[in-house]
Amino acid sequence: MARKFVVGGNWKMNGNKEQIGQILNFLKEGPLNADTEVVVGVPAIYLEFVKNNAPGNVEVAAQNCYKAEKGAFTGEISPLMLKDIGVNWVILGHSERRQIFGESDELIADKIAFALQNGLKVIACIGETLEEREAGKTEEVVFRQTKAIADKVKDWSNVVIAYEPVWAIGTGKTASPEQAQEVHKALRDYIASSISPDVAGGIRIQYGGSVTGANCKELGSQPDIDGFLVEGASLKPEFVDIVNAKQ
Ligand SMILES: O=C[C@H](O)COP(=O)(O)O
Repeated sequence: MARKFVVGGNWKMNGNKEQIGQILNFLKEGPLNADTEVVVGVPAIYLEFVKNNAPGNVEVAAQNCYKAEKGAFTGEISPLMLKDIGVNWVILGHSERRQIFGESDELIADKIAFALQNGLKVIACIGETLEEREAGKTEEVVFRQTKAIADKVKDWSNVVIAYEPVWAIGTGKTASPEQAQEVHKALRDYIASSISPDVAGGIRIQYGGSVTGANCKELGSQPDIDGFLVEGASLKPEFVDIVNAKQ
């Protein structure tokens, strides 16, 4: 099954209106490969601004949302609120949410399931720390994180998995194409055996961690890498080259 390449720019907590205007300008100028899906993860306060000003071929994602429709959850945003302003995507389970904000596998799975039930598409992030990799636990960790999601999600058609080794995020230390491919392949095999071969064949698995204009082509040519999730380079014009990595 052909899987459409999908490139996400996760802006994290960066940018102001002026800088976001500059990013939107280079996205408008592109040109962006029409065969690649492009999604930008925007700080909550700028979601509507970006939604209203991004070119039509760029979709907008929130970087978080909660597992309830509404209520006494100070500081949180519900999937219904995102849908209300026309946002159709959310990034959940990023390692910064896991590590800095203490989100567990279980909470992340609940949030993913609830977002999907409410019509959002989800970029679900997983990945091992350096300590876990050095202890030979990469597969154990990413399988555990995937299983937690699988326990609560039955329909995977609106899920993109982002494999982001934590040691490669923002460090300039990219996983080599072989290292990334090895984990992507192992994940796809795990999904085939634990969920279904159909889900495994169709699901898109992005790689994230120091992706740049210089390394994106080789990473993108790996058979099980179906796109990228990028922070640093997504704030710069080289993001256009990353979107166009797969021709
Ligand atoms: O969500 C994006 C990742 O954390 C990657 O960030 P980076 O491209 O700056 O390494």
